[in-house]
Amino acid sequence: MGLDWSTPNHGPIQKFKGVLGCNGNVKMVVKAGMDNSDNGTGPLPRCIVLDIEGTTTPITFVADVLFPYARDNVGRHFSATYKTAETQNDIKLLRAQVEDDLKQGVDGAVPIPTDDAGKEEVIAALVANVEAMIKADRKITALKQLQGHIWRTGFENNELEGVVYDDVPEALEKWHALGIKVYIYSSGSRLAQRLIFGKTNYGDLRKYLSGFFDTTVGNKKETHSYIEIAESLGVDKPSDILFLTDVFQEAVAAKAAGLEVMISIRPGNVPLPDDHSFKTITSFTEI
Ligand SMILES: CSCCC(=O)C(=O)COP(=O)(O)O
Ligand SMILES: [Mg+2]
Repeated sequence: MGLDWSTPNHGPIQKFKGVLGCNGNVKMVVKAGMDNSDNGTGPLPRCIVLDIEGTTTPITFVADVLFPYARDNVGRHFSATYKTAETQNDIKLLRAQVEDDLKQGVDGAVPIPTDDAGKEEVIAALVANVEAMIKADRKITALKQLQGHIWRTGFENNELEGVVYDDVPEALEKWHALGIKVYIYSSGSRLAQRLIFGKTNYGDLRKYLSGFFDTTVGNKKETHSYIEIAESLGVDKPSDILFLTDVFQEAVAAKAAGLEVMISIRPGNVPLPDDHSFKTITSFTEI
């Protein structure tokens, strides 16, 4: 199955012997006999924005490897890096988030004492809050930024290696060769995204990626986040972007911003509502 661009604006990507980047600049010259106007089943998009968990990567890798690694190492990470500017900034973000959570009565939130209470007490409260946030799978910047910093140690020590589905590297390589720019938009921090794609079961895949977006552009279930991304990519129209995700609410938000959307069906993903109207794929080979 190829893309079925229903709008008349979605003709072939280029009328001339060059491939357009997302912002319309010519990025490369197409070799004879090769273009990205059609993969045999329909025209291809100008750029593709990929979700990670449930799309490029099994949910089990995130839930059973990454999250436990962060949970098991959070105390050690705080103790070892407490005085650094990076960790002090992480703590500042967590303090603000927890203050908000306490006001909202969020389950598992506990007050974080002031620095006067001493490092050990502050860390104990931070750990309790972070554990609760991980357990609830919260997609908040304060947690995601910290997780990226903890995972960095795991990747540096070769305790962690990113996992992508078997069809992902080949598709990234193909899109790259066709001049289609590929970006990541994940709740995981941009650092975490670079770590995961920098060391995968298929090696370093970052050469195929043109940029990274995280929750600092906004929550993935909110339409304004996709408007922001479309503006950052400099496309003529949001429908020049194809967004791939496993989460129905993210698909709805992206569609409302005018992006083309396909939903990724991978083993273990959350089932979609019966009456959804999105195109679905089970492998990137279908794009
Ligand atoms: C950067 S990968 C870590 C994944 C993560 O923390 C997460 O919450 C997954 O979110 P996604 O938006 O990729 O589904
Ligand atoms: Mg996902």
